[in-house]
Amino acid sequence: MTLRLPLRLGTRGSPLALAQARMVKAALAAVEPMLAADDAVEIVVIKTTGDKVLDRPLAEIGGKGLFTKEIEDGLVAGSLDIAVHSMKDMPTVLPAGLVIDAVLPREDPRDALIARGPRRIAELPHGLTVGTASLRRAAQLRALRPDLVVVPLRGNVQTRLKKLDAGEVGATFLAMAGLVRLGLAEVVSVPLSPEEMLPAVAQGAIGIECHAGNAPVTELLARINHVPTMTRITAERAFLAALDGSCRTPIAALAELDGDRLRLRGLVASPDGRRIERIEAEGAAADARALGAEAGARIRVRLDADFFAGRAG
Ligand SMILES: NCc1[nH]cc(CCC(=O)O)c1CC(=O)O
Repeated sequence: MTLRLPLRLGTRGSPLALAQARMVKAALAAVEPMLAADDAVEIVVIKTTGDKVLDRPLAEIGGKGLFTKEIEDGLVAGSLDIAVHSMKDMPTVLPAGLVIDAVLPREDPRDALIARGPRRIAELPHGLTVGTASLRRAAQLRALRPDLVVVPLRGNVQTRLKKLDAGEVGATFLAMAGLVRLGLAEVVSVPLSPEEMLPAVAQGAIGIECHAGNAPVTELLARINHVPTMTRITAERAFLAALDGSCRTPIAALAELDGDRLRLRGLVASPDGRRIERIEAEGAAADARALGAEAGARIRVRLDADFFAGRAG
């Protein structure tokens, strides 16, 4: 079987999503001469629920796959051949028949502090207003700095930077990966250590999804898959999956490779940030999934009803 051209690549339309789609297009062209011509891969922009609803925190809209569902529908219907996603926006369970067969090499997984002057969370002025719509970032921030005022801040990377410039907030956080890919990293950001701010599961990884039954495409994706990245996010996503019963709970995890050894750090925070449970696990890279799942199960037994007491719904 051969590839049917053009290969239709589904993506969201934000500047970051488009930059990521172009990276995938370039990676495909580099391994497959059939895809080297510019018109051999057609980038199809799709608006997702997460793009449409901009006035509410994501946790409030609820549900999984806010940034992925409409794109995945295209894969299922056959109107798209591949879909490009930020892996941190991907639910742990994919729709039946769909698979993530490739990831690009991971970008810097850390969060960045965006503020004028301060280079660490500890240096933020007392009582400063900090904008973030991320429960994970808000909880870790509150744990370190209960004096700060956290307000919701949404929108794409550029929108959020504009709101900071306009003085709506005194500081915010963004993923380093997005800033690097948009060429904005040097200008505005200070990467935070994972001790200060543990990143989201799979942050910095770009995944390529397709229909498992599409053999020419699954074979193609196998050729661009970056195995160390896949190993790391497999452990992190297994950790998340083991905890997913409580989807409004802030969760963070970062797995790192040292040769064939994998080290995972994970945390679960109560929504008010008052309690943070942390865990560390180490094992063979070949056991990535089990390592993550066991760490998730071990931390899960520590969470009692009190832990969720501040939870809204
Ligand atoms: N939730 C939006 C989102 N999804 C992925 C990234 C960054 C890119 C990545 O993690 O690969 C961002 C923006 C941000 O959190 O700053």
